[in-house]
Amino acid sequence: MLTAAWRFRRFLRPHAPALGAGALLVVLGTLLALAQPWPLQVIVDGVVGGRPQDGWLPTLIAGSGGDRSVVLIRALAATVLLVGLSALIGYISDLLMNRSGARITVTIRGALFAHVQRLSLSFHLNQRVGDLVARLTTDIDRSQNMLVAIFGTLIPNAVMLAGLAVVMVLVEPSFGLLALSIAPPLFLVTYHFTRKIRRASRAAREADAGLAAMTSETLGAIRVVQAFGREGLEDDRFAGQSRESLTAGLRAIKLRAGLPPLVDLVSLAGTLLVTYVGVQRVLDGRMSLGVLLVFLSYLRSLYRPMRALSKMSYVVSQGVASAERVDAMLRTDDTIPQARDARPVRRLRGRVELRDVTFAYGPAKPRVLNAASLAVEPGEHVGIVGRTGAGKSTLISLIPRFYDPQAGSILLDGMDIREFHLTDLRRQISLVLQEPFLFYGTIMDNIRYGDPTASPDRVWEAATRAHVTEFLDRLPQGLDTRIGERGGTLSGGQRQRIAIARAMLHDAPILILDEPTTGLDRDSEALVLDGLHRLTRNRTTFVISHHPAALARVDRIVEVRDGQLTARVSTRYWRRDHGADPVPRRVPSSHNPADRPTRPGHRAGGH
Ligand SMILES: Nc1ncnc2c1ncn2[C@@H]1O[C@H](COP(=O)(O)OP(=O)(O)OP(=O)(O)O)[C@@H](O)[C@H]1O
Repeated sequence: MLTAAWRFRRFLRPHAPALGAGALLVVLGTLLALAQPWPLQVIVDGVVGGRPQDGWLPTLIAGSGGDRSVVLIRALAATVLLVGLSALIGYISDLLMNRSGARITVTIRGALFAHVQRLSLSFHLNQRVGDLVARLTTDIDRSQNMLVAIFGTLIPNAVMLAGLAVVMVLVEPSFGLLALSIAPPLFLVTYHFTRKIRRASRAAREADAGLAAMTSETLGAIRVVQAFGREGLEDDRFAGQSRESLTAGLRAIKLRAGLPPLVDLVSLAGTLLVTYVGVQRVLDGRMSLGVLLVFLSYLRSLYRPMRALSKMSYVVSQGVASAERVDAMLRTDDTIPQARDARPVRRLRGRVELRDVTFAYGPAKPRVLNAASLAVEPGEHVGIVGRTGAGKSTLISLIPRFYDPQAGSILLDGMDIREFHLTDLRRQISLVLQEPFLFYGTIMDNIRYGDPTASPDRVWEAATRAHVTEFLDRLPQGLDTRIGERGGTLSGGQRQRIAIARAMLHDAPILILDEPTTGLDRDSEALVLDGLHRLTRNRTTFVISHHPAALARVDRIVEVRDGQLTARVSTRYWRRDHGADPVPRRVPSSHNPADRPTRPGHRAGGH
């Protein structure tokens, strides 16, 4: 349990002063609580029994003795003072501990989110989004509950237990040890149960996360689910996963319910033992009735923290399971390595060169690219073609370093991309994908994602050039119209035009267009193509497409085949597969002769 808190030590450090002050107050509160039964002893032995007080605390409470009613008033006043002070201190320490717990949680959540966002694309492609969301939400909350339980309950109660043990042994050594003899069996019972509860909680947590992941996947693919009429199947899958989560949860609940009664029973054995031996001693005159009452009250106080600890074992076990999941994610080091001494760069010209690039998605996976080379001049437009699965998307993912090649290098303006700071590198590149991702928000927000500092005028200009303004008339609030999550309320062409406007604002020297017109009808395609034409002007552009129209303005076509890049596509290949020839836009001026394309002979359209 403390290991779990230890995992988060770097987050605890900034809160050390508050936690330290809280801990000090806990100790002070414990001392006051330990003093609380002693006025009772003064009343029973001094006021009722008329015995003289010994020991510094009873003497302090009773004062110089004398009138019994004065002693009684003093003892009662001492009780009020002790209880009042300890309540006030309890309140302040609780506040300090719990506030720190809540603040620590916010920091951990922020750190986890920042970390997860920066993990490599290959990590994300292998993760279930719902599971990540569960770690960022429920797991963090449960870790918070655990931290609060540790600082607010465990530490105060543990200090209290230790204090009680010490005082009991100091006051009546043999009797104190007798009362404490109950501690080892109690500890064993609690330890055994807590381990079991933790194991059950871990299983329940995994099942819950699976349920969250399944839910987000199903709802994310709701169009497919409804189109195939698979709601029933999804209901069954959901019910199955829920059952798994329930079974694991019930086991943990059963174990949790069993522990406190067991603690009560073991405690009862202790109370009986102490009462029996204590009463014998009082009858023998070896102990005063007041001291026995103090001991019995201590015993109650001793069992209360034990019970509290056993009760919180569930929260802590859940928290430990969750903290492990949060910590595992924080420790995941699947990031793209960055050069420490990266030179800051501003805008590049946009020359892209691949030198003998070899890439596979894993050690045991086939090579997608095998010593592939290509040089693209600033402002040149290159069409990338190839059969499905040939490696076109892979090729362009290497430029923004979504993946690093195993061998060879990629250069931008003559500099290895691994020498750039990742943010600087990615600032040089704009992506327009087949399925443009739009965020929940207004159209304005979505366009501005390309440059959050852009003025409304610039956003409007980009929207006009990308033909977004043409469909704004039909929307109630123009650019301020809210669009559903993932842009669900817009057509494919409209979404694509927003993505083009966004890329215009991003204003990067290199553009990557991956099947930008797939799935669009002719009218929509014409507008998107026109927007793209404006976007690509003076930018190095890579276009992956199977559509002759999307390739009509490229300077040359590169085919990906058998891991190689052939900077030439035979007219025959193109005709056979597409029934039309791509058209070069202009002849590139400064190519390495080896890369120079053989331009297809036929023109299918103008510029
Ligand atoms: N994340 C990944 N992990 C493992 N293998 C992958 C991954 N992405 C792609 N592949 C494999 O790498 C090969 C190249 O895929 P890629 O997506 O680059 O092809 P493509 O030419 O873009 O295909 P398409 O035209 O169908 O989009 C394929 O065999 C594919 O199965």
